[in-house]
Amino acid sequence: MTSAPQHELNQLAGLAFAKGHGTGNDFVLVDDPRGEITIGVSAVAALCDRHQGIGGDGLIRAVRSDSIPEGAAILSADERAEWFMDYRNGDGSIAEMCGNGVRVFVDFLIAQGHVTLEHGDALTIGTRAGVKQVARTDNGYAVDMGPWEFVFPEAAQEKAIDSLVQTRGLDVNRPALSVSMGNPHTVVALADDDELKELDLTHIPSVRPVPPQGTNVEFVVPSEPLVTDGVGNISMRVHERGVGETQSCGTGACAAVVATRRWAAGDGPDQHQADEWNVQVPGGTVVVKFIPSPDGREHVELSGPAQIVARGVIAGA
Ligand SMILES: N[C@@H](CCC[C@H](N)C(=O)O)C(=O)O
Repeated sequence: MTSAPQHELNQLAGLAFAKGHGTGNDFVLVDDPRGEITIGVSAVAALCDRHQGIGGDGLIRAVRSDSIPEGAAILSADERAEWFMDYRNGDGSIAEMCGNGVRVFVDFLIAQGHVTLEHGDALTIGTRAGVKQVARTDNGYAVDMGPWEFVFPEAAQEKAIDSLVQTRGLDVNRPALSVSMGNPHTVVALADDDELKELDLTHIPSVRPVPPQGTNVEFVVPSEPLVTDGVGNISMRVHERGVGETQSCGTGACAAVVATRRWAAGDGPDQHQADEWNVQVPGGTVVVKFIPSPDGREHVELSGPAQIVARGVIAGA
């Protein structure tokens, strides 16, 4: 008898794919310029299955914006967004945005010969969280992730706390702050590295109240001192919506820095504030910066590496 993943993979026999990652957040990538390939929820889950599929935290389909309805809407607002990142979590659910994924996506577009991008140049990409500018840097890509927002603005303004989180390995409910980077995040500060290490993230953390679209949950330990030579430092583990624990989450790193900076603002004037932050995750380090923007809103820039590591073809039975 064929297993459910094998059955799904049989339907996709002959499909070419690549595998890539950004700080250990890994993705199956499919090139579909004209939007001709349908990969349903259970087919995405089969491709991302780590035992019976290729394995990945998510699936990214590269499609021209004019060949997917969400992309056509983006294109009418910004005609530079020729390519759309169709992002799915490993369980097949749709996510609005993926910070690590968009770097890997651009690396894939370059590798496929769809675009050329010199160091220092930027490309406009369509996503379900709007257009993103992705610039090539010496060691990867820097993405203007756009403005951040509190999910529950009033509570966050008052006490910088709006949710309670409980997960295995934590003795009591912990206060948290929910931040949107286009997709939802709930950030929890822990006391030290031991607490971070001891968390069991094999189950979905319990969050109250849950943001309307569900939530990714980031557990953060601020470094001592928090800011050195004008650069902030935190460590983070993450439980991703639609996936589970991952080695890294780019939008999560941005949300974690937004929450940490907000909490630190209560501790005194400038010594805990910075415009640049290193976020250490199990899969490496990403850098988060606050940057001014012509739209007058503070934007967040995320930078880090991206790598395509393999290519193949789905075999089928
Ligand atoms: N790992 C990604 C985020 C992927 C989507 C997330 N699981 C969600 O459902 O919002 C990142 O690097 O940002």
